[in-house]
Amino acid sequence: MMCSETMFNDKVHVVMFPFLAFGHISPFVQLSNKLYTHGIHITFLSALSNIPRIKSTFNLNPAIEIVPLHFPNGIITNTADIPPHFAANLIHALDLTQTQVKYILLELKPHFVIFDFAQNWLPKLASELGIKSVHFSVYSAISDSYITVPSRLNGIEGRSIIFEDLIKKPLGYIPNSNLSLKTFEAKDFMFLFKRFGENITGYERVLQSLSECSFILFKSCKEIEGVYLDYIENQFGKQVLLTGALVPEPSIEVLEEKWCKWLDNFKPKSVILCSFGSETFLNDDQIKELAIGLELTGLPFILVLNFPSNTNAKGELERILSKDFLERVKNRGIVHTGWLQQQLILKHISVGCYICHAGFSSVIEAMVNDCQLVLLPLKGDQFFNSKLIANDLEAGIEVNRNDENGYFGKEELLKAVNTIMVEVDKEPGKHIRQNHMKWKEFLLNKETQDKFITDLVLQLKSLA
Ligand SMILES: C[C@@H]1O[C@H](OP(=O)(O)OP(=O)(O)OC[C@H]2O[C@@H](n3ccc(=O)[nH]c3=O)[C@H](O)[C@@H]2O)[C@H](O)[C@H](O)[C@H]1O
Repeated sequence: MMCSETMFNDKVHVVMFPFLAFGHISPFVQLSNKLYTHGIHITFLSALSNIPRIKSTFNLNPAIEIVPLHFPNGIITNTADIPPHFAANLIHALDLTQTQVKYILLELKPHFVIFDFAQNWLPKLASELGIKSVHFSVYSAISDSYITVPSRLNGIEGRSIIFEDLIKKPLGYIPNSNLSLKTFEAKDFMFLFKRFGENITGYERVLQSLSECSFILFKSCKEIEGVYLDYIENQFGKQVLLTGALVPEPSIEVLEEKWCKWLDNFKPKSVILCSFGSETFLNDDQIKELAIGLELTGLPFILVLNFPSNTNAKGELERILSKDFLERVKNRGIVHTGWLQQQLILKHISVGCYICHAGFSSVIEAMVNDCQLVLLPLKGDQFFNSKLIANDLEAGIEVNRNDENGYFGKEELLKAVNTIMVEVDKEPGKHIRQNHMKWKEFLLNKETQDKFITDLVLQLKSLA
């Protein structure tokens, strides 16, 4: 009989190293759990201060060891704790861990290190130690294919990139694609091309990481993003591995009683959940239009609004939303701030619509339930996720916005909700709902989804 140590040594060993933001940690945890149950030995790296939340909120399998990374005192170690414009500081904080990471890898000697967009230094470090590096993109392939590919700079030689360049697809992009960005979306992406006094832009960081890693891994599949995945494979000339959409396992938690009781008051599929993930914040005008738009739908709703952690969220809500509004909607609307059991709420029989920022995990969580998607992307990859769902898959609807500044009014929100929640026998609502159902079946097909992971495990074994 094989002793347990030998069995353990036979396993493929993967070190997981996500960026220090919970929107990134979450898919790394989901992937870790899936690989672990298929016999892969996993070690997870994160800042010491993030470990309690990883254990309590993200259900990382307790048998998976988390190795803490230590940061100098005073450095904040996740994006939920800092204002958005300081997120670059986290990237620099991660840069400071290079020596620590080197010694951890030297000691663990894994076959692979699966890492995130920010650690452009990781492929070289891993390769010097004889370890294969896998860039795991938690962004959709459509987003990376449009922005962080070598062809993005074609035709821009000898000058700086400007937002007008980003409105247009890269030269030589996927034939017949009519993908483009609105003006306000293109302007939002310009942060990736700024230097902020450092000698490397975000674009260059991601490009170096994708170019130098051993393999690229996407939280996606050919059925959903085939053309974009093929384009990326072609651009970088290396194998693109896939995890599938990483449909979450049913949560072991139960929905808190106060939510159950409140939701049970309403008809099946009538309640709107409106929330924006873990690190996306709206401005005053957007909050006001959204709140009144929700009121105008006449449907019950839960509106979740968060603010950067250095602000007093309750005080902000009182300042922005009028007492009149709260009084008018008190029997059918809840305004909540803070963490929410999102997956469990989306699963509740009364919930039928999800207005969200198009964070990729959130979108998948709505698709596997009967929650019609109204998309209100606010930054970065969210713009592309929204285009993928609304235009390519035609399984949700995007709120119409002003091209120049992204403004949306209550009427635009109402129109989008009515299209898929009220005018359900008319086009385009009818076929959007049908497509939603089709993708739900695909995502809930256990055999299909398991195969993504078993195929990935086989690939990792053969590449180790
Ligand atoms: C990759 C990056 O993820 C980011 O974070 P975000 O939290 O929005 O990610 P989601 O995919 O929505 O994922 C959020 C995850 O957190 C869960 N959740 C969130 C809030 C809450 O109150 N309760 C919950 O359970 C939710 O159920 C989902 O699993 C940004 O979008 C960014 O644009 C994207 O690039």
